Amino acid sequence: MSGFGLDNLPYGVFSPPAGERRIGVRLGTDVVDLSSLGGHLAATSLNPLMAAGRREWQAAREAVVAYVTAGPPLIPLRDVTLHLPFEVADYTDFYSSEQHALTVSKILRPESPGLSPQWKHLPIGYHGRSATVVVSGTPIQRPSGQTAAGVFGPSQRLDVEAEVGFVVGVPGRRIATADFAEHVFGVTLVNDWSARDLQAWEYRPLGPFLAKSFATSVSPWIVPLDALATVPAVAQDPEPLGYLRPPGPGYDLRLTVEWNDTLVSRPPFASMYWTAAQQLAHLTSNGASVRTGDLYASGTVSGPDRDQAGSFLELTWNGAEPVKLADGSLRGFLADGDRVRIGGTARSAAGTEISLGSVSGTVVP
Ligand SMILES: O=C(O)/C=C/C(=O)CC(=O)CC(=O)O
Ligand SMILES: [Ca+2]
Ligand SMILES: [Mg+2]
Repeated sequence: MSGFGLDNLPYGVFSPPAGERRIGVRLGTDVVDLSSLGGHLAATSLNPLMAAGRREWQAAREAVVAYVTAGPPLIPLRDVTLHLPFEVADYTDFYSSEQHALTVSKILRPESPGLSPQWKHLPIGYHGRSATVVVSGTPIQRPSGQTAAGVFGPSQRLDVEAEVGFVVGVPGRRIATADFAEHVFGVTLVNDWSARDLQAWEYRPLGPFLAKSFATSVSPWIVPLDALATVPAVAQDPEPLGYLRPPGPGYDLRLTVEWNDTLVSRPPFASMYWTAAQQLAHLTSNGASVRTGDLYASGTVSGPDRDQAGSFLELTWNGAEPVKLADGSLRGFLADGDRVRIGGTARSAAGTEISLGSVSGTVVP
């Protein structure tokens, strides 16, 4: 069925036509209301369950499987409103696709292309803006900003970044890579909208600031980490420092990017250089803490081929090589009214194909 069977059961927060917010799981094209199970599942956000720890997550999942198997009422998805499923504490974005880093450097820094010297020694990241993390379906207002000396106006190079987000449940600091699954509750699809013209003008030397802080969209569904099959992580050379070893699991997540319903790219998450366990270990390695609700994103997922690009910057070579959409129109960057949908599939721990849902957004002036 549809990738949303018993081997998936992603959590979300919804409200029925005339009702309060409640926690549910997705089953096929329906939602199952979990509020009658009580405890953390009777809350109006996932945070209490996320904070409770892995044993509670496993117990909750067993209870949910039993409840869903017993034939509960099914509420059609089209009848509910889906909300941001957790309260976002801090938001961090990494830069862990080698192919993305290489291609972007060729496009934006042709005078010095290649990876920066520290790239293979630590997972580069920056701290983003949690207040503007929004749920899929939220309209994305075109940001304005400075793009050159004396120039302020609407971005002319609005872009997407297809990423995978990891949602922290259990707080911690100096988290070992081996403890990753004790802290991370689940996975969600992320679109890290990016204004390339603002970015090019503002970003040196501190990195992205207003070019990415205006909006970050997430899927309404959080797939429990334990629902996913793991694969070996990408081989790393040079060997990273001890606090980044062992690397922890890789995940064979296959993303799709649709631009106004035209499939333009298939970014392969399995090609990411740094793992989510290494990212969390690095993020907390200086003694900084993470909290329940922290969201950290993988960084743009790009494979070696043009049709595996996780951004339109790469897909269209900074607008110089536009793509043709199904309606015959050409695009370099996003036009007002454009809709982008990032989807994904994965292998479940049970060995089946499951869906990661999708994250969509439409650009408004
Ligand atoms: O290489 C650059 O100058 C810029 C890279 C990005 O904008 C990517 C970023 O936000 C991190 C990522 O998603 O990989
Ligand atoms: Ca990003
Ligand atoms: Mg963003």
